[in-house]
Formats: sequence, C-alpha cells, structure tokens
Amino acid sequence: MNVGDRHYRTIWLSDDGRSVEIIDQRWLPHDFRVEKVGTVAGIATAIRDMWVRGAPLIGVTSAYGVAMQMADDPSDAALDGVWEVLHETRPTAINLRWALDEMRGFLRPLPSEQRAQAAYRRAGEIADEDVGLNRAIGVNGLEIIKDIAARKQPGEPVNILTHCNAGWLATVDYGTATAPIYLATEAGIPVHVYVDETRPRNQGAQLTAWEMAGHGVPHTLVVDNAGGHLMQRGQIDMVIVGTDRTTADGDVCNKIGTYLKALAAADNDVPFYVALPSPTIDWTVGDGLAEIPIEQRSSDEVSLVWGKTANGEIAQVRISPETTPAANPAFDVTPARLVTGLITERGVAKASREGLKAMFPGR
Ligand SMILES: CSC[C@H]1O[C@H](OP(=O)(O)O)[C@H](O)[C@@H]1O
Repeated sequence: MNVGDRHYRTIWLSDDGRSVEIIDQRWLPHDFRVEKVGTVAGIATAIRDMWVRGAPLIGVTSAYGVAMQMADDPSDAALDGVWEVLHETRPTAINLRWALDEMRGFLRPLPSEQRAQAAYRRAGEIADEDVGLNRAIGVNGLEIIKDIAARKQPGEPVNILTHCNAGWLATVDYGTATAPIYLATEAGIPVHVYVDETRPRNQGAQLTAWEMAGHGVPHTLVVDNAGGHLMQRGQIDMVIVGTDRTTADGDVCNKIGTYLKALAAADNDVPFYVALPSPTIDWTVGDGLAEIPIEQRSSDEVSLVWGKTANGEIAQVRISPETTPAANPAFDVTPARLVTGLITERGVAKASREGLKAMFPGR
C-alpha cells in the first residue's frame, strides 16, 4: 500500500539478494522504521517479538528464513533444523506451518547446490501469491459491501467494525479483512470503519487506524468493549475480521476478543464475516476450541503499554500495580455457528465442512 507517495509491501528482498527488509511494526504509528534482517535468528526474533505479525506475513517471513538457512547450509539436517526453529516462534497462526511445510516439501527433492536459489525464488513466489489471494478476497468481499450499500440511503456509509489488524500490515499487501474496505473506497462506495483498539498490543489503535488514515478511509477508534453497544444501537452494518487459523469445520481462531464480537453480532443480527486466504485453513483440524494451540504471550503486554510522550519520545508505561499478575491469551476461537461467511479468494464459503469442501473440492 502507499505510505505517503511511495508504494510499500511489508517485506521485500534487499539489494544484497539475501536479506529482507521489513516494516518494523512495533513503532507504528509513531515512527516508520524499516529493518534489514539477514539471518535465521533475526527472522525468528522478528516473528517472535512481532516486528512483523499477522498470519500471512508471518508465513512469508518464515519462508525467507528458510532461504537464508539454505544460503548458509543447504543440508537436509539444516532444512529440518530451520523448520523447527521458526515453527516454535509463534504457535497459533497456521500460515507459519503452511509456509515452512511448503518450503521444505519444495526443497527436499532438490540437490543441495540448487536449494538456496530455489528457496529465494519460492519465497518470493509465496509473497506474490499472498498479494493475489488478498486482492481476490477484496473483490469477493466488495460484493457484500455493495449489497449492504444498496440498502442504505444514498451517500450513507456502510458502517463496518473490524478487530485487531488484518490489514496490509498483516500480509504482504492489501490485507484480508481490509481488502474489501480498500476496494470499496477505491470504487467510491462510502464506508466508515469502527476500529477496535484491540488490547493488549493495540494492533487496531496503532496499525489499523494508521492504515485507514493512510488510505483515506473514514474511521473511528473505539475501545474493545464498545462493539456490542454499537451493534445494539444499529450503528454497525457488518463485522469483518481476519483469522490466524480456520478449521475444516469453519471454526475461526483470531485475536483475543473476536469471539465476544461474534456473540454480540449474533445477538443483534449483524453479519459477521471472516476474510481469509486458503493457506489459513487448517484442514487437519475440525474442533478449533479443542485443537488449536492458543499462544500465551508475556504478561508485560497487559501490564505495560507503549505510546508517545508529550515530548515525542516513544515509551512504555505501567498501567497496573507491580505486584499484579496478568494473563495474556493472544487468541480465541469463534465457533462456526457464529460466522456468517468465510470470504476466501475463491468466493464466500459457508462456515462449515460442507461449505469449505464446496469451495475447495479435493481438500
Ligand atoms: C490476516 S491475519 C491477521 C491476524 O493476525 C493478528 O494476530 P497478531 O497481530 O498477534 O499476529 C490478528 O489475529 C489478526 O486478525
């Protein structure tokens, strides 16, 4: 997407042909910093510490990590080793395992001397594929927005609530949940986005709001607990969120708090859509609640918060007593029964095994 008058992806191969450059999302919206990462250890840190985040982007970043390992040591043992090192960085987003499996399966049959070049080529393809998948999600989701817009007064915006950041910053470009929003804006369909702040890392307040402002999308930041209230008062026409792992039965694992929005949407007859590229579907899992590992992140993310001080310094401050323990489950699972539809690159699927199999026959 454009940052000012320059187009950016979230990750790109450096001129050295070996490192990648990434937008270090920890400092947004206050500071736009690009970091160069050229080692497997650096890639692991960037994923684990959320320099880069978002299921599809985590997957692409890990693919480049595999390529860096092949440039160092293209042996089978090294290929297995980098799979293990990167797989353990974050347990919930399935795109990480999908990308690592894709790279290992692609590289394993190749002679070791061909692996490095092939790995960088395949990682670049995965990045390009992500952009195409997300744009297709945008096209399919745009139809939903158009249908809602047709039922409103001329000029009256479609009010959309989104949770966390499933924007271009969570992918290589376009985003998943935001792709239909961007295409609607480009098509001149009036939309307004309620942006959940998304405690504790505030991906909404810090990232989605920054994206919306940068793309000229009218938006309003709200606290996480306001969504149900807005839905009760008819102020939300649809909810659209991303996902880190959706099961073959249509259960949706996404940022903590998503489930509560789905409950409020169901109680107020507000359509609740999930946007996802097919690599985010875990075909090996049916019952999301029972089978998806939920990442438990540091309690400091709950007890401390980052922001910009009056003198422009980016700093962290404590918001709870030093002695107060905090729990920090990073994701929750929304049962398929609460999901109106899954917006994929192939179309909108019902959130069920039958719906997904109809959309992806042969899976
Ligand atoms: C398009 S996937 C975005 C997904 O990833 C986010 O999690 P995190 O910021 O912890 O990587 C969140 O669950 C988003 O919905």
